Amino acid sequence: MTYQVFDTSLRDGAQREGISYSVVDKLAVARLLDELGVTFIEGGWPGAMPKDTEFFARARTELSLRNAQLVAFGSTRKAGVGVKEDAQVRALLDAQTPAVCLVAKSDVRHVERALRTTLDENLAMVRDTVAFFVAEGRRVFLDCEHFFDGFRFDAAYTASVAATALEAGAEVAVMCDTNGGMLPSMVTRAVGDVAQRLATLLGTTPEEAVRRLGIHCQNDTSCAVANTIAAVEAGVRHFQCTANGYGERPGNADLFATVANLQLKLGLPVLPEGGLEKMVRVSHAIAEIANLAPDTHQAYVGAAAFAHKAGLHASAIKVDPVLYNHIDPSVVGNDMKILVTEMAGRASIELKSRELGVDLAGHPETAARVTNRVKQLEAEGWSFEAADASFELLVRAELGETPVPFSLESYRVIVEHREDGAVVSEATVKVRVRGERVIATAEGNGPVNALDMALRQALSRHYPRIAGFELSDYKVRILEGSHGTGAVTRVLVETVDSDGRDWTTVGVHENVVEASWHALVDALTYGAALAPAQPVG
Ligand SMILES: CC(=O)SCCNC(=O)CCNC(=O)[C@H](O)C(C)(C)COP(=O)(O)OP(=O)(O)OC[C@H]1O[C@@H](n2cnc3c(N)ncnc32)[C@H](O)[C@@H]1OP(=O)(O)O
Ligand SMILES: CC(=O)C(=O)O
Repeated sequence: MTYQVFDTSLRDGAQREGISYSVVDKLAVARLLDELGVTFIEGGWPGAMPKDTEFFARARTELSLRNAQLVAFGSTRKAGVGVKEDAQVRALLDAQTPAVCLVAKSDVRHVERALRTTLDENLAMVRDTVAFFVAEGRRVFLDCEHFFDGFRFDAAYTASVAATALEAGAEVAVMCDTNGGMLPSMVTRAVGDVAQRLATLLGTTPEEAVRRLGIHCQNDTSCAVANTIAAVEAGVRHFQCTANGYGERPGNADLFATVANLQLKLGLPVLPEGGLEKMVRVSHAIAEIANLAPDTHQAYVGAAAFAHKAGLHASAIKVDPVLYNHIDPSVVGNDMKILVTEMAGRASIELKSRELGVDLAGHPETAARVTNRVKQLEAEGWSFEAADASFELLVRAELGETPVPFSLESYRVIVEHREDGAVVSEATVKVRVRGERVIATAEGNGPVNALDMALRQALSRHYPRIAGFELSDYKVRILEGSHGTGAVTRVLVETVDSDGRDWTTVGVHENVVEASWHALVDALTYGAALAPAQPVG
């Protein structure tokens, strides 16, 4: 039994607000989808926009697809226009793809009010256009717009649109939930009814009829994936989705969740061997090309899809990860991670420490002390969830292993607003490094930048690697006071070294400069410990 994974990221997915692919972007997305192993890639609407016309022209020489066939999208001929005279049909033909997907009206109200034509002419538009492309040797799919709404309003007419397309040679008539208002139970019922009607019209059995149907779900009820699965469970074998669920309004059925559910939960052979493991990489790469931040909480592929925060989860995971994961994350190319927060228990601390290379298995008292310390600090506004480096330093401190590259005598920062409008920050730090007293002064474009420069200058003679560190991100959050205290500032600092390694540290204080200082000290302490101090020549 074969399934058709029809990806429409480059057509319907591009209809999402905020996405504007270049032709080069589209070619790159097509390559990624092909690598994943989808059956069809709908590349766009040639003739509707120059970019899509160019995409198909360049695809002929620049894309060599191994798994997928390229599909060009367009509408049936216009009402009252001969198929061969229709400019849009011509552009679709000129795209020279092995398959085309035609959109047709299948709801009486749309035919009469949007197309402003007769019901018979609409059927003729479907018949003529499908037959034309079949005669030209193309595989043809028909997207029946507003199929489910139309079927509820006038089942006989909507079914006749699908039957007309199939009789004219279309491979599949796709039931589109264009307005995205369906629920899974409604889809299940409708597919059964459609199959019955279609069987009568085509003179086949309902089982044969359902295999010539496809499903395309918009996500307006947040049920697009569930609706797609309901249709497949009802016998449909062609399903349309988009990478990361991108699409018009709230989007379409997410390709990754749909495919993983069908393959891992229902055991259906959907992607070729090895496809599932590429999902995380392909999902994130497409997000990057779309210029959208990957959704951390996306099912299966999000960075937090297997992130565990609750202490009780971690305590069971310590026994066996299977106890709190619905699948092995590596099957879809993802990883499990343990988060350390105020919700952590000793098991979370032990697992997280192990992830960072610190073994607390033989140190139950240390794990308990770290747990209490984390809870206490989080109550004061600290957050270790995104600051692994500060957490590791805290654990090592409890184990008596903290590297201490320097001790602070004092620091001072001034911000000077000059007559010409220039604002200059200057910091001086006085520290002891391996027995030597070092005083360093530096200017920066702000007080934190000046402090960072001065501290790095003070340490870099003993720790030359520090000169190659860069403060790559700096986030400040003002936290409302709790338990009768005033507001505090939390600072997260991300540092990157010349080898591309990065780490994040945290600092909290009522004063933003002091909070930043804590985060900077952790950043340099952690970074210095990555490579031991070198002798000063
Ligand atoms: C449900 C979906 O998402 S389907 C995909 C929708 N995607 C897009 O619309 C994106 C690309 N679209 C476009 O670039 C433009 O809308 C075009 C080039 C297709 C058409 O542009 P225009 O010619 O300026 O027409 P406009 O968009 O205003 O109206 C659409 C026309 O197509 C007709 N039409 C709509 N659906 C169909 C259909 N299935 N078959 C034939 N004609 C159709 C409409 O009746 C209307 O005709 P009219 O111009 O005679 O009134
Ligand atoms: C064709 C399509 O994208 C829809 O009906 O939603």
